[in-house]
Amino acid sequence: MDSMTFILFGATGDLAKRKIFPALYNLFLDQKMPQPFSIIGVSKRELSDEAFQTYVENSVKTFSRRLANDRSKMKEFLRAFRYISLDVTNAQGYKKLLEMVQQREKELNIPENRMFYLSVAPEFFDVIASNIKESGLGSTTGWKRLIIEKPFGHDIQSAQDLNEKLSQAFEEEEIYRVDHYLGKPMVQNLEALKFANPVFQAIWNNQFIANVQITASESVGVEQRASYYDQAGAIRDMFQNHMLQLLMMTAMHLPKQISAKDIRNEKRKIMESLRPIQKEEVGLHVVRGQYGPGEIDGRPVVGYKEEPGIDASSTTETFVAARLWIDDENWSGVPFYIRTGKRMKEKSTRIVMEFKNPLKEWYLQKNEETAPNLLVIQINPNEGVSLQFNSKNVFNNGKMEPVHMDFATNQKEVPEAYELLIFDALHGDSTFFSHWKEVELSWKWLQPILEAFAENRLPLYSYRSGSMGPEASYQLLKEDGFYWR
Ligand SMILES: NC(=O)C1=CN([C@@H]2O[C@H](COP(=O)(O)OP(=O)(O)OC[C@H]3O[C@@H](n4cnc5c(N)ncnc54)[C@H](OP(=O)(O)O)[C@@H]3O)[C@@H](O)[C@H]2O)C=CC1
Ligand SMILES: O=C1O[C@H](COP(=O)(O)O)[C@@H](O)[C@H](O)[C@H]1O
Repeated sequence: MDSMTFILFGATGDLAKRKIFPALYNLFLDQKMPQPFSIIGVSKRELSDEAFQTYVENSVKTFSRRLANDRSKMKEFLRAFRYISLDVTNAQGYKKLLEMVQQREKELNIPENRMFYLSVAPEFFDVIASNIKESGLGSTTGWKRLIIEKPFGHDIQSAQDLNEKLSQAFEEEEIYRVDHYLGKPMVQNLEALKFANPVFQAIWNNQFIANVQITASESVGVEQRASYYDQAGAIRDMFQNHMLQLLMMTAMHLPKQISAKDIRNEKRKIMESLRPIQKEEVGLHVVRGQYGPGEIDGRPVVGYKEEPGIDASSTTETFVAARLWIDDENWSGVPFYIRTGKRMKEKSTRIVMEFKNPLKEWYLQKNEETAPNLLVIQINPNEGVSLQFNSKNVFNNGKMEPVHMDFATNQKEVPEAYELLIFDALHGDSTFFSHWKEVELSWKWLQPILEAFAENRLPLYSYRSGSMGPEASYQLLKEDGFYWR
């Protein structure tokens, strides 16, 4: 792997502390970091290099999935870190940053390969990109890459504006838009499950599948992110990015080759085939809700409007369920149901494929009920794949009963999404990052729904914390003869 400089904007922030430093440390332990490497933390506050290294050490010790008690390894890891205080809106300040980058490149004999990671609030994305260009930081004799966090825009117009600005400083191939759901090992495994297994490949279509359900339920509430979340809601926070990415990954067709370009191409085709929902019809296919008070794990919790920092009159949705149709030859006639929400009964991200049962009536005539075959792909918190099928129970008078075939991974060894994503970006592999086309098509598809929400064209149901969302979301499936699994 090429040696490089990793320049982290927002190095004292929450994401850096909880995810990025621990990911870098685990990659380092696994010898997946280039040698030598240079990491430069950039934030507004004043810190010495030593204080920054202690900060990094503490975050690794607190948040890494691995014990960080090997002193000499830790010292070696921390040696790569330097810090610079810089107000990112101050164009003059970037000269100092450039000097530091160049000095470290010289000291360590590193080619001018530069990775810029923007772990800062989105309002800084464009100004940082432009200052990287203007200051000469982006004029390298090696490669340059930009890793950018969500949210990528607030609607179609702001996303296009942002992309326009970024593209003045970076080529599309140089931009790595993080969607951490794409870094989850089971999401990355979807491609292999489908395409490396002829048995799944053969049945992954409308001939055999009755419906697909994608759930991302969370038991946490808005936590300390009131100001961001109340502007975003579940539709922008989860649906536009993570949920639609899960949909694309589930539904995409076999690419010509397993390459970033071909996979993205197939994902784009899914978004292009997604049937538009007109603003006037949003209420027929989309349900939104907001959590009220209730209980989580036996503990009383307040409703969304009572959360610190949330206005008592807020109409922000904390739950969304929707019915989507993909109008292509593989999926026509198969409803895809998506739901996501906070303060729900359990933390679970899963994809459930329910199979058609042409012989159901035949068994019913014999007074025997069969459960549907289900393929359940559990993404979070535990990872696994389970197949539900019918079998006669010899211990119960030969009665037909659903049984399960389960595969689960050992959780302790599963790498974090950020480890996989940063590793891919270091390598220049953009397969599991969101391409601009996917982002643009997602916002385009979503725009009438955003407008219907803003114009209050559909009810905002209240649901009890600790439930699985409003009753209306069950109704959505009942209309088609299904229910959530
Ligand atoms: N936290 C999370 O779990 C997630 C975050 N994200 C995204 O990641 C990004 C970062 O989020 P998060 O870490 O939570 O944010 P924080 O608010 O915790 O951190 C912001 C960082 O930006 C720095 N900063 C703020 N203003 C300036 C400035 N003018 N000049 C230089 N540095 C500045 C802060 O430095 P200082 O401390 O010195 O002020 C701090 O390091 C955001 O885009 C967010 O949406 C995405 C998914 C999850
Ligand atoms: O991006 C986000 O994701 C988290 C959920 O992520 P997970 O990996 O725990 O499933 C969500 O809580 C947060 O609101 C959202 O911004």
